[in-house]
Amino acid sequence: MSDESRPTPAQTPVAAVIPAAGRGVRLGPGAPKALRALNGTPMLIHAVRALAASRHVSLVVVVAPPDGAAEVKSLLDAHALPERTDFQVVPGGQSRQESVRIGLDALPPHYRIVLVHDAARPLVPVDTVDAVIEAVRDGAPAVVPALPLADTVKEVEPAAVADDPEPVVATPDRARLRAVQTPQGFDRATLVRAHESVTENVTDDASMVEQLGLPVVAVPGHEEAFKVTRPLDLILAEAVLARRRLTDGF
Ligand SMILES: Nc1ccn([C@@H]2O[C@H](COP(=O)(O)OP(=O)(O)OP(=O)(O)O)[C@@H](O)[C@H]2O)c(=O)n1
Ligand SMILES: C[C@](O)(CO)[C@H](O)COP(=O)(O)O
Repeated sequence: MSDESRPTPAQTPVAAVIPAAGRGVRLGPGAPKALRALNGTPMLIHAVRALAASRHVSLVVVVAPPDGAAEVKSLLDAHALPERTDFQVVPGGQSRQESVRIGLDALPPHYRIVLVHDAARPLVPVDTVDAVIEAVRDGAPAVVPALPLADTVKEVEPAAVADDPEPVVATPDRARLRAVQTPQGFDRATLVRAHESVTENVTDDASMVEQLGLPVVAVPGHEEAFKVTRPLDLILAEAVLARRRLTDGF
């Protein structure tokens, strides 16, 4: 591609990878978490719509449960989704990290900005998605949406037996801590390099970029981008949807 025809940073197309292959063990017995319903619609469909609501996102790759790719394809076909966005489904892996890597491998080469968004965060507002994209387009190699903590945090010596008392060893300064959400946004080449180089288990993608010694920046997250992890989170998510229906009409 000549320099003249190369997209400017503001036009750089954005793809989203949605890891949705988890079991949802902490949610309790039932279907894989991403396929469970929130107000009658699968959580995954809410998450896909949340990302596709951004006019900057032109491809969404859903990483389905390993044996659930056909079911996820049918779900995407059965629900109304924006026509300007392309959708693709790939079967996922044994860990979130592996599922994200599989999703990254499926991206066509011209996508140079990628978002990674948990299917388990179905209610992220589009303004949060766009804030992450804008920060990547402005040149940050990795961007996380983040919120200050409401609780005081203690570092403990983890107990060998669940529910045994745990000695507290430190109280970090809460003012310097943030709870990190998704979508996390990346320069695609940086994220690919991070996934190739970091082999130990991590809980988010940005920490792999940190391990490369590259800067990661935080932009404001949103309370409604919380992760559906335990049964109470399902109730909260349905309450948020009910409030949106009253105030926004959808
Ligand atoms: N092998 C895996 C494991 C997790 N995920 C995805 O990573 C996101 C965040 O993971 P988490 O909330 O921990 O989901 P689960 O792994 O499903 O939950 P649990 O740990 O309770 O089983 C979810 O969208 C989940 O589907 C994935 O794509 N592939
Ligand atoms: C990626 C993440 O949502 C950022 O907060 C989180 O780390 C996922 O954690 P989990 O271990 O998959 O629950």
